[in-house]
Order: sequence, then structure tokens, then C-alpha cells
Amino acid sequence: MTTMESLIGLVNRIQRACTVLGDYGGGDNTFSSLWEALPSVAVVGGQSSGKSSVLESIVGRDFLPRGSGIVTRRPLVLQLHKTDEGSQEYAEFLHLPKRRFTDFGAVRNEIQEETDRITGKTKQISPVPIHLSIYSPNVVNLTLIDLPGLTKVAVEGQPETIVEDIETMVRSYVEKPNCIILAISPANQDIATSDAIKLAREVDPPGDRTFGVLTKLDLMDKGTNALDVLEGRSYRLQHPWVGIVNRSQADINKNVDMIVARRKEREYFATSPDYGHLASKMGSEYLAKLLSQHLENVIRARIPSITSLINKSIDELESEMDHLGRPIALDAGAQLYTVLEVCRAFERIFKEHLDGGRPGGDRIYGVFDNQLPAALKKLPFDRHLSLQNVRRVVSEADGYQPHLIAPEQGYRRLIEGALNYFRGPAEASVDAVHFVLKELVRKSIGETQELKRFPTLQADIAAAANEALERFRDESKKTVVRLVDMESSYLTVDFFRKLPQEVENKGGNPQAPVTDRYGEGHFRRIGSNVSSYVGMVSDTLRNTIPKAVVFCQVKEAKQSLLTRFYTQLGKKEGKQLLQMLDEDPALMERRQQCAKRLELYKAARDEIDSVSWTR
Ligand SMILES: Nc1nc2c(ncn2[C@@H]2O[C@H](COP(=O)(O)OP(=O)(O)OP(=O)(O)O)[C@@H](O)[C@H]2O)c(=O)[nH]1
Repeated sequence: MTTMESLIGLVNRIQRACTVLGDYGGGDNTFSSLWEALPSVAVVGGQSSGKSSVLESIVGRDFLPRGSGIVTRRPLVLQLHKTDEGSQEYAEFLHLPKRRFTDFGAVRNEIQEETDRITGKTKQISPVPIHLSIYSPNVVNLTLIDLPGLTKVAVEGQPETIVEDIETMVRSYVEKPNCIILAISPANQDIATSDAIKLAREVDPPGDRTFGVLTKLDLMDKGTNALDVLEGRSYRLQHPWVGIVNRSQADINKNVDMIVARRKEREYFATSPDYGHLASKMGSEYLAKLLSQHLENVIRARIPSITSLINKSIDELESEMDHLGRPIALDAGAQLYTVLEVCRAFERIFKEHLDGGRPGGDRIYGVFDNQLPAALKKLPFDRHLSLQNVRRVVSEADGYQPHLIAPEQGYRRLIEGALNYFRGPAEASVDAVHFVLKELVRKSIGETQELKRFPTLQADIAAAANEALERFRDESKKTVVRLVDMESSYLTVDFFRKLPQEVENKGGNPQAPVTDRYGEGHFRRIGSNVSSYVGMVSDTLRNTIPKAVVFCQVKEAKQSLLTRFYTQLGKKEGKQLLQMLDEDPALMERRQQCAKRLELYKAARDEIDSVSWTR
């Protein structure tokens, strides 16, 4: 079982971890803020309303910078830790973890210097908080955030936007539903004009999380009192108002001890004719206890939802880290392994495209089934085998003496001329398949999740794959052109032997004039015979070209797309490998951020686990 104090201690530790990792609410919103999920108490009020005095009397020490103008220019997260009676008081800054301050004057100087470190000596403000822990037997466990005082006008040396800037910053703290607002108003001013109440009313209309604090009760005009406010009649809040009497400026100048001031405050209420009946519920000590108690209750109630936020964030971050991939290993062996792994993943996807596991491979079949037959059909054989052309080619081939029986040379020339036309569709099929393969490489690279983080390796793989595809294309072209050449280098003898013997079988009419043999019918027959032969070759090529293309390009791409690349890879040194694994800087940055966040959430989870609280 733990005491309530450990709950505030728990939140204190998580808050410190948040600040170390740059999570103090607001800022970049790509991560859910743990800070914002934690309950905190923010002190707000107009300038000179007595904020610093209230904080100091809660602590029982002088330690805040004083001066004219805006002194508090960065939020001060003040974590109070109660220590055993008699132990020495000391303070510690998060930004100076090794130094213990026992001199509170030095604490004041450090706050000032640390403020200037971020804002410069200008009068600018900054939302980056300063964390100060005070360990003392005279405090209660409590965390308070001191914010710049709300002002109405910019004074000499301040930027014009200061009024708005301060309000925006203060608002960014108090508008969070987990923020408890300590709204400070001076009693010697009309409560209706209080900056603190005005802001609190805006961000917390029901007054659930606002604690009204009325300072300077001792400075009210004689004969007047603040009972209407303190008893909730002027402005109603869910929590009771607390009246405070801080040290006057004269007391501060005289260095009146804070402990003495607390005693005087107690006496003031105890003996006050106006407030005597409220004495036990007035004063800074009471306020500190009230806040501490309330904060503990709020934390207790919030722990389950904080835990679930933490667990959810851890899950999300871990899955994002998996997605981003683990950081690159440092030794060359592991780097080579990573490169090979990624290449294999790419090859697997590329093969899936070809084998039908992913779309795109069917387009190769489309080339064979549509494109090639259509191109073959379109070849200009009609023109080549027109009567006129047949007559011309045959006559030319005969030379000075016309052929006697079959125009052997004429046939050969006509066939060779026709077969030459097949080169075009054959090469076009090779190119078409090449482009399909190239497109599949591009697609597969895009689909290889493991490659996403390595733009250089992506380019290297693309270059190697495309270079291999070019080689396969060259080889394939040579092969299909060879198929065509083979057709013209040796004609199918059988085909011609089976042709009806035109002269001998001429319709059984041996009397037909000899001139007929060289007439239209004769050349038409030659044309039609050549056309049948070419048609037969076309059928053959329609089957053999796809075989050659698949053999030279598709099968090769499946088997050895990256073979050369792997050989080159084996010769590379660590430095070159690392260059290949050069990651996108944005991604590296994101991974680093995720890792930091994960560390924060895990630390927070451990903190919560280590505190078992009573329910
Ligand atoms: N008599 C008397 N004087 C007070 C009381 N509270 C604050 N003062 C005086 O009012 C002046 C302003 O008080 P601070 O505590 O510095 O007020 P603040 O709101 O922190 O001021 P800034 O940080 O400048 O915005 C100081 O001179 C205090 O001594 C009080 O309850 N009684």
C-alpha cells in the first residue's frame, strides 16, 4: 500500500520525464501528449495580483525573481516534495541535475538566468518550462505551474504582441481539461475586473476545476470586507474561495521571514472580526493542503485512463517502429544481410506479379495472344504477293531467259521477301514484353515495404533490374530474329512437293497454249502458293516467338534479375554498403522521435506499475 503522497510523486516523475523529452503540451501534435493527460495546477492572475507571493508562501521560501515588468517569462513547473521533519531544505533544477541549491537566493538567480537562456535578454516569452523541485519538511506534495502574469498593455521594450502572447500561452495551459486553475485575484480590486476569473470562466464555465484565491485582504479599504466573494456570493465556484494575506512590499523589503509571515497570516485570520469564523479555511497553508488533497484525488481518478493512454500509445508506437524498420546495424556483415533481405523481398514480389499472385503478369500473355497475332495479320502480304509484284519478282529472277517449268528463283525471292516482314512483329513482341517487365519492376519496388526506407537502395535495385532486363531484351531479339532467319534459310520442301503440279495436271488439257503458262493465272497461282507457305510460317512463328520470348526474357527475369547485382554486392565494402542503406533523413528523424516517445511511455508505465495505490 502506498500513501497519497506517492501519487503526486508519481505524477512529478512522469512530468519530469515528459519535459526531458520535450513533451510539455502543445508543440508538435504528431504524438498524443502524456503531459496533457496528467493533472496539474496552474497559477494564473493579472500582474501584481500576488501570484509569486502565493507560491512563495505555499513553499514557505523566498525564491522567485522579483522586479518590474514581466518577470515570469517562461512557465515554472514547481514540484514540491515533503521530506522528513528536520531534514535540510534544498532545491534542484531539471536542467542542472547534479546541483543541489540550499541557498534560495541562488535559486532565484538561476530561474532568471535560465529564463534568459531561452528568451534572450529581450522581454520575449517562451512556452518551454523550467522545472524546479523543492524538497522540504515545510511543504506538502504538490505541483504548481507559475505562468506569466496577464497584462493589459505592452510597456517600453516589450513587443506589441506581448499581451496576446501571454494570454495565448496561459490559455494553452488552463484550457486543458486536466488543468486545475488557481485563479489569483487581489481583494482590493473589484472581482468583476479580475483577469484570472475572466479567463477561468471562459475555459471552465461550471467552475469545476477552478480554485479562487483572494489576496491582499489586508489592503482593502477600511470598513469593507470580501465576505461576498469568500462566501461564494459574488462569483460561485464548485470549490470554496480561499483568502490570503501575503507579505506586503514593506515586509519584503525588511526581509520578513516567510515562516514569520505564515504565522502573521494565521493570526490575521484568527483575530479578524470579518473572517474569524472562516479562519480554519483561510491562509496559504490551508490553500496548500486543499490543493494537495484535491490533486491527489484527481490523480487517483485519472490513473486508469492515464494507464490506458500509455498502453495505447506504446502499442501504436511499437507498430509504427515495426513499420519504419529497425535502425541499421553497424557491421558490414549485418548490412550485407539487410541488403540481401530487402532484395529478396523485392524479388519475391516481382515473381508474384509474374506468377499471378499479384496482377500484371497476364499482360505478357496479352502480348502473345493479341498483339502478336494482330501484328502478323497486318503484315502487307497482299501487296507483296499482288499479281503485279509476283510478275515483277519472278521476271527479274528469271534474268534474260524466262523459266521453263517452275520459277524456282522467283518462288525463293518472293518467299524470302515475305519472311523478312516477320522481323517487325517478332521484335515488337520482345519490346512489348520488355516494357511489361520494366513496369512490373517499378511496381514491385513500390510495393516492397522493406525498401521504403532506403531510397538509394531502391534506385540501385531499379538500375540493376533494368540493366538486366535490357540484356534479356537484346538476347531475346537476337533469338526471335534468328527464328525468322531460320525460316528463310531452309524452306519446307514437303510443302512444295505436295503442291498440285500445275503444268502436268492442267485440267487434262495438254492442248492449252504455251503462253498461258506465263499468263495471269500462272502468276496468281504462284502468288497463292507463296501466300499459303507464308501463312504456314506465320502459324509456326506465332507459336515459337512466345516460346523464345518467355525463355529469354520472362524466365531469365524470374531466375536471374539481380544475379549480377548480387555478384557486385559481394565485392562491396562496409562504407559502400552503408551508402546503399542511406535512409531518408525524415524517416530517421521520425524513428528517433518514436524511440524517445516509447522510452517516455515505458518509463511512465514502470512508474505507475511501481506505485500500487489503494482503491
Ligand atoms: N499587503 C499585501 N501585499 C501583497 C499581498 N500580496 C501581494 N502583495 C504585494 O503585491 C506586490 C505584487 O505581488 P507579487 O506576488 O509580486 O505579484 P505577482 O502577481 O507575482 O506579480 P508579477 O509577477 O509582477 O505579475 C508585491 O509588492 C507584494 O508584496 C497581500 O496579500 N498583502
